[in-house]
Amino acid sequence: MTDTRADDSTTPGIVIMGASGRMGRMLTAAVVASPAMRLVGAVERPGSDWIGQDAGEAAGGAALGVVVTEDADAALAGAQAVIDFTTPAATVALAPIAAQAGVVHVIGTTGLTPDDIAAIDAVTDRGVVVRAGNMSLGVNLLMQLTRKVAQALDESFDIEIVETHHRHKVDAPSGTALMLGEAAAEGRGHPLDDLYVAARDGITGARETGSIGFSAIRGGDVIGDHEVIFAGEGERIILSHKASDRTLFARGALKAALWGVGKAPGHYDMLDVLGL
Ligand SMILES: NC(=O)C1=CN([C@@H]2O[C@H](COP(=O)(O)OP(=O)(O)OC[C@H]3O[C@@H](n4cnc5c(N)ncnc54)[C@H](OP(=O)(O)O)[C@@H]3O)[C@@H](O)[C@H]2O)C=CC1
Ligand SMILES: O=C(O)C1=N[C@H](C(=O)O)C[C@H](O)C1
Repeated sequence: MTDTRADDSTTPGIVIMGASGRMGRMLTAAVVASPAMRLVGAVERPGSDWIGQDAGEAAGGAALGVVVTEDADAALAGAQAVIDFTTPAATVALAPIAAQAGVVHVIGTTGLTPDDIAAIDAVTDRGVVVRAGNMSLGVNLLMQLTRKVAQALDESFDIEIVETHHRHKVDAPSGTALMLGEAAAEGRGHPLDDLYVAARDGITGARETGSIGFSAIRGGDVIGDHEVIFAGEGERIILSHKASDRTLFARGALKAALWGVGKAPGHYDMLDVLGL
């Protein structure tokens, strides 16, 4: 059967930012496999070997008819959404370009500072941004459970968040751990900044009541494991999520891109997309 999707301009056109990355390759394959969207652009870092190559061929597969460019402005012309799992600097630079082009900006990038988030927020009066440190249904559901459990238990239960990722991950704690921490802090009725404790080492003193601790483990090819531990006297409640395949995140990102098309300008998250 002939695949006519590339000519079907009624399906949303999607651009992948960071096309050569672990998630970029996964996202490119997922967009190409989806009957609901078309791949219309692929962007990489200036100086990347992939610039000027076909996005499919550069990944070692069949040609996709999309040449990788460093010019995000040009890539976004005529697109409906850009899916961006890159670096904080690349994401912050892309935000005004996507807003100006009227293109939904789906952001999976983690390690964003408060200033980065403020810079992204600044375009949401005119652009649609869907941002989440984890695009999976399971983690977003886990956030809701974490908020509820934190609300139900008093401060005699200590909250600790433990995350494990592959050796290549550059930011810690993970975006997911921070989302879970924010949900727990919300359940406790405080901003996370007031409760946050990370990286204990040496004579730290006893644990401060009500704090939320974060621990990050890096090694091997672990895609992403997260645990929220509520440790009380004589019992522990442990909420846990384990990702075993990155397509999980890609599925969520594609859903977010389709959901965002036609939405009013604003800063949305996966709870909005999933209706949780
Ligand atoms: N929200 C979620 O569900 C998930 C989020 N993530 C997050 O996504 C991000 C990427 O993860 P991962 O794919 O593993 O990382 P990679 O390092 O494999 O991919 C990042 C890609 O972005 C590219 N890049 C860097 N700068 C630019 C630029 N200026 N323009 C275009 N592309 C650029 C990199 O190119 P080069 O290598 O040439 O520098 C690389 O190809 C991380 O922040 C990670 O935490 C990951 C999985 C799920
Ligand atoms: O870098 C990764 O790989 C992942 N990053 C996200 C995070 O920081 O939480 C999501 C997922 O855990 C994989």
